[in-house]
Amino acid sequence: MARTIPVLEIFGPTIQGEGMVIGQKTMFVRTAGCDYRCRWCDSAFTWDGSAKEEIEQLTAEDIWRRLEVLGGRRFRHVTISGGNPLLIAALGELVSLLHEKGVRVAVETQGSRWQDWLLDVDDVTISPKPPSSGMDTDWAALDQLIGRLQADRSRARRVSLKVVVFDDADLAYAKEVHRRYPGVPFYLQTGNQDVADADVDALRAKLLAQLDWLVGQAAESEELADVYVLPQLHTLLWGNKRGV
Ligand SMILES: C[S@@+](CC[C@H](N)C(=O)[O-])C[C@H]1O[C@@H](n2cnc3c(N)ncnc32)[C@H](O)[C@@H]1O
Ligand SMILES: Nc1nc2[nH]cc(C(=O)O)c2c(=O)[nH]1
Ligand code: SF4
Ligand SMILES: [Mg+2]
Repeated sequence: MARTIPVLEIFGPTIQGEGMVIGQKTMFVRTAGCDYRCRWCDSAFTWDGSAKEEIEQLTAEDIWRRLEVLGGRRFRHVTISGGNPLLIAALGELVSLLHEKGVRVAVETQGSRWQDWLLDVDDVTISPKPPSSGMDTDWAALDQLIGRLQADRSRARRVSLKVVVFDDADLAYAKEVHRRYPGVPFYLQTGNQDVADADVDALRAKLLAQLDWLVGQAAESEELADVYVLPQLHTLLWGNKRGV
């Protein structure tokens, strides 16, 4: 019997709005459930119970059918996000099926949990959480996850670290992460303070001011000599809208 995966959203085609494959045309599969409770989570409906009626238990085949209905033959890339997809062992079946269909796979995770299927993912974005999130980093778990990815040479994959930065304490945390994993491409991402704001123009102005500040901080820092600084492109385009 095929195992099921708790799914909250399947959407696309759209573009990846964040991090190392920003701009990549992709579909999204968003799983339910997270082991974190970030204060500013823009996808809190995946774990706060507010969308629990919308969770569907789907097999990998079910998910593929939904992706085909939405995306036809107009995509070659699927991003799995959440919540934390690394809570779900059965996602290994989806990763295999997508590869059989000739589709590349990306995953977004905070790096707190491991599943063996992560080794099969093409684009791995690890986003440890800074102090403003209210979460504590399990450094041993993060060391292990990054170590296992780096030790495995069985396939080509892209791995990056992405830290959301709201303030000076977050910036100090970001530097600590970059120092600890110097070989991993490092991305700073603007934080969206107003995840419920429906006024897209006002939100854009705030996000651009935050981006301007973050670029300035990176520009002045020796420790951040080799980093990427990015906004959430989808938030600049479409605000806090779900499913884009
Ligand atoms: C919703 S999370 C889901 C995946 C995983 N739980 C994680 O945090 O990496 C996807 C990405 O959105 C980022 N994110 C969440 N809320 C945000 C906010 N208010 N501003 C900027 N980025 C945010 C997270 O840091 C993460 O990189
Ligand atoms: N377009 C778009 N890009 C994204 N990158 C990461 C997202 C996420 O919520 O994980 C996301 C999302 O929700 N939409
Ligand atoms: S780890 Fe990701 S999904 Fe979980 S609460 Fe934090 S930002 Fe939200
Ligand atoms: Mg998002």
